[in-house]
Amino acid sequence: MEIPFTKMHGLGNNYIYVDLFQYQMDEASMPKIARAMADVHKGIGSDGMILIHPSTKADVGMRIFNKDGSEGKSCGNGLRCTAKYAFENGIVTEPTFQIETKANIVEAEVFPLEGSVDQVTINMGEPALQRTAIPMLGYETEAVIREDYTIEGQLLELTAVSMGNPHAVFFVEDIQDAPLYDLGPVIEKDNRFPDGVNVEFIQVVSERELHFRVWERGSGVTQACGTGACAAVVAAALNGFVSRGKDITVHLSGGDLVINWDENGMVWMSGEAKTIATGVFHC
Ligand SMILES: N[C@@H](CCC[C@H](N)C(=O)O)C(=O)O
Repeated sequence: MEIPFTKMHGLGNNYIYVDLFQYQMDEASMPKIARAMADVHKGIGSDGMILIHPSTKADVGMRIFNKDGSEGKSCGNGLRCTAKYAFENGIVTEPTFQIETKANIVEAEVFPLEGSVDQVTINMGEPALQRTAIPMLGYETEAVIREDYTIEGQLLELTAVSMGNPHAVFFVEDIQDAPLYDLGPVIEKDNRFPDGVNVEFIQVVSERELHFRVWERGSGVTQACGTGACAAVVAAALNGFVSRGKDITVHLSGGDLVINWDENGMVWMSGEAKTIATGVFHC
């Protein structure tokens, strides 16, 4: 097989993008191709694979496969890169348009300069907070906010948010000491999260700034997670650390995102989208 690809990143969260307007990929092969592409030694090396596809519900569709071949339902950094690709390649011609994901349909706005797009804003929609919506086992509650959560003998406080995909958010005093590698993989696979979970550690810097590190479901530590940054700001607002309707700067390992959970319940994400390389993958 020879698969044409574009490698793009948002804040270092990098995926191999395949344009299914141009190339047909068999459904059953997708997880295997994602794993092969992501392999840093025998593939291209990435956090996973993203498929940009025709949609009957929106202007363009996006599917995300993690490094281990599992499929996620949404991807914030992937949405910004998909928006960039769709505009630069004439899939859409207006600067505002809709993208379908497995979770929902989001609104994208690109800010082109001489035809090329570097910055994108996405209205990610409303977070889901109910325990069953995360999903997380236990008695149904309106939301899981600062709930006692014991793992590996350690007592943490958990706030859980779904941005179409599940996020377990923990606030820490110092981001450098966050137990990312120790607890990230254990929490990801904790049975209390039947679909697994993305794990975020957050340090509150001020009412307008957060530090952020992530262990992603299916990919491990990445430099950034867009849905995770949205979940972090929602969790910070639910815990009274930041206010709704304000722009919050989230400092991720790969750079900054600006997130705003507005008074109407929508979560807005703004940040970069960059092309790294184009080529053909042989497998
Ligand atoms: N990096 C992404 C999220 C990718 C999917 C996630 N690992 C999952 O399985 O839910 C982002 O930028 O949001």
